[in-house]
Amino acid sequence: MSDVLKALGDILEERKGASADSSYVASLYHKGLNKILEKVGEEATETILAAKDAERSGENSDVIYETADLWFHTLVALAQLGERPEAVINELARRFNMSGLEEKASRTEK
Ligand SMILES: N=c1c2ncn([C@@H]3O[C@H](COP(=O)(O)OP(=O)(O)OP(=O)(O)O)[C@@H](O)[C@H]3O)c2ncn1[C@@H]1O[C@H](COP(=O)(O)O)[C@@H](O)[C@H]1O
Repeated sequence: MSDVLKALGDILEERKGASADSSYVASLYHKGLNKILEKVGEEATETILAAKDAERSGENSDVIYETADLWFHTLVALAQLGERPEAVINELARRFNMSGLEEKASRTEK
């Protein structure tokens, strides 16, 4: 899973040198952080609406699609601030390790 995020992080870095009309990510960088954060807000709203629809219909494909859009735009925002996806993975790993669950899981495996 994190291989995909790492590869995406590399592409997000590469796009920093690209012209605005050459790619969607490059166009967002050129528009600036406020525009990127506006997209994060839009995608968060779309994710919430899709989750409520999923609850009603029992069909989750749209909420998964919208969540991917949300994650993607948060990663573009972090890239604009000079951070890579690995920073978030590392923070989640730190919390997981702190909870002691990792230790319990490895004891169960033995
Ligand atoms: N994962 C994504 C990704 N997810 C969503 N999107 C784009 O995010 C936008 C979602 O916004 P909306 O639904 O509001 O659609 P929109 O109307 O086109 O957007 P606006 O005009 O309102 O800004 C769409 O244009 C999607 O294509 C993405 N664009 C790119 N990527 C990844 O980023 C990489 C680099 O992309 P480029 O910079 O386009 O080469 C790609 O290889 C992909 O891996």
